[in-house]
Amino acid sequence: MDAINKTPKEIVGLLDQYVIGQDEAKKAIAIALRNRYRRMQLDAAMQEEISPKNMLMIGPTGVGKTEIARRLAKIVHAPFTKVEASKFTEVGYVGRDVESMVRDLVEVSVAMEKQDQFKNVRADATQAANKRLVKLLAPAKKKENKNNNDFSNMMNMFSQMQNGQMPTAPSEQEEVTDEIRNERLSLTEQLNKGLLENHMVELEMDDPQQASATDNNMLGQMGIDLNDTLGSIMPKKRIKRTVTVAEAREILVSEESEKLVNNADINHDAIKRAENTGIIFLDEIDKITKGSGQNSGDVSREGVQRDILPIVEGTQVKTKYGTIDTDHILFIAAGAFAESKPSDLIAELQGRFPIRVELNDLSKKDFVRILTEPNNALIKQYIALIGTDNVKVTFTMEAIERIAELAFELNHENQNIGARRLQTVLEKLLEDLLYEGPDMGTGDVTITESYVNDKIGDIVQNKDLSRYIL
Ligand SMILES: Nc1ncnc2c1ncn2[C@@H]1O[C@H](COP(=O)(O)OP(=O)(O)OP(=O)(O)O)[C@@H](O)[C@H]1O
Repeated sequence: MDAINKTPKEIVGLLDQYVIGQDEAKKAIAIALRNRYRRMQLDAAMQEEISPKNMLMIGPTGVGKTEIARRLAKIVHAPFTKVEASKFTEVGYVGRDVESMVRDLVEVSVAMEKQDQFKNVRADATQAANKRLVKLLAPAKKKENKNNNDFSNMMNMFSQMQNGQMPTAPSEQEEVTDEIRNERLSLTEQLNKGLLENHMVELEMDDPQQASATDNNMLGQMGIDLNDTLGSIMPKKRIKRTVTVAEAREILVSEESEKLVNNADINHDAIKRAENTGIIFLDEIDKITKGSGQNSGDVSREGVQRDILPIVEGTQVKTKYGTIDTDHILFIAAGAFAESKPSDLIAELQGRFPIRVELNDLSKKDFVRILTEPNNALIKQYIALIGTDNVKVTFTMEAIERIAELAFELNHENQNIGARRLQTVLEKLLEDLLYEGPDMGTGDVTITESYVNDKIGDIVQNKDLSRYIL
């Protein structure tokens, strides 16, 4: 929650590390976020009066609309989900399906919350996992029960209960001899020193296939959790696998963490987190306006807008984790609006998206910056990737400018796909290096302007070819 109170300037500063240009959009989104925080500081009566203001981003494809919203979410640790509004006009979608975007957001929120709460109990869970690991590496001997009769078994269980222990069934009774105890001590020491990480160990675990079969089901979409419903009558299937100690620890830590956290708390906190900080990115909003496309389908498009409206206005949606209020969720709608205008949206929806920003087409200069400046810039990514083959790649400034120029030309001659073009161009440019890298041995490679021209210059000139390749 605390990350949401960053000032607009701080947010913009952080966005600048990832998104080039689009200053207006960055500023607007930072204000939208701050306003949500400001509204939440007010008393309930005042909050009622101030309706949350959502944002509409207008701009061509690939210029950073999604990137800005997704980054913002990351910066403030907010649950984020992206949905294409046009998908709700597809055959098979019915009114209530628009609520699925809210459920998706809650899923993301639960995963985030779980991760956070798991982190809090990590130390304790690791300790418990290590204890179990030692027992797996040096298992106790099955106790030979000489007086194997019902009466002695019962007495045994009774005395365990008297000692405050959980009674074990006779078949599970185990014996830890001094020899095993010593072995375990030595294993604990080795484990703590990290000497056993690659040792193999047999482990019993939940069947991951069973888990995925019961998640993501149709009932789940209706707010019913099949795991909860059937969990009590359908035992979890356990399977045995041989894995390294390092892998086994991760599995055991996760099992132990499950025991240490409270699922009801996680669900409750996740719902609150999604309610107070969630961001839903509604892409292709222009595709559900009346003016978009041919005349047919206007009714269904307007119908989708009417279905979306209550969610944006604030309603309650049932999910399998609890009921969520959509009042404070920040909605960011986006679209190119090439064939339609925001005023083609139904009036009520227009009113809910009063913050409007236009994002600019990217210039050749922007491309140069996108290639090199962001923390995760494409050039940095490729240098790191190829570096794993012990090949050190450097790009001259002229080469980078040429790449940007070719990408820009391609966008204008073929289809304009914005910064996404840089990815296809770079992939083709570096194809040989990516293929041959591992066989080159250690070496340095400099990508010069003529290297760029040699590798992709001809393809760019050949319009038919470039349409397919770049
Ligand atoms: N201004 C920018 N600065 C840095 N990277 C950018 C910028 N614009 C686009 N990119 C990169 O290009 C890719 C596509 O951008 P993004 O997903 O934001 O497109 P978009 O504007 O949302 O378009 P669409 O509506 O088609 O999804 C991303 O990988 C993103 O990192």
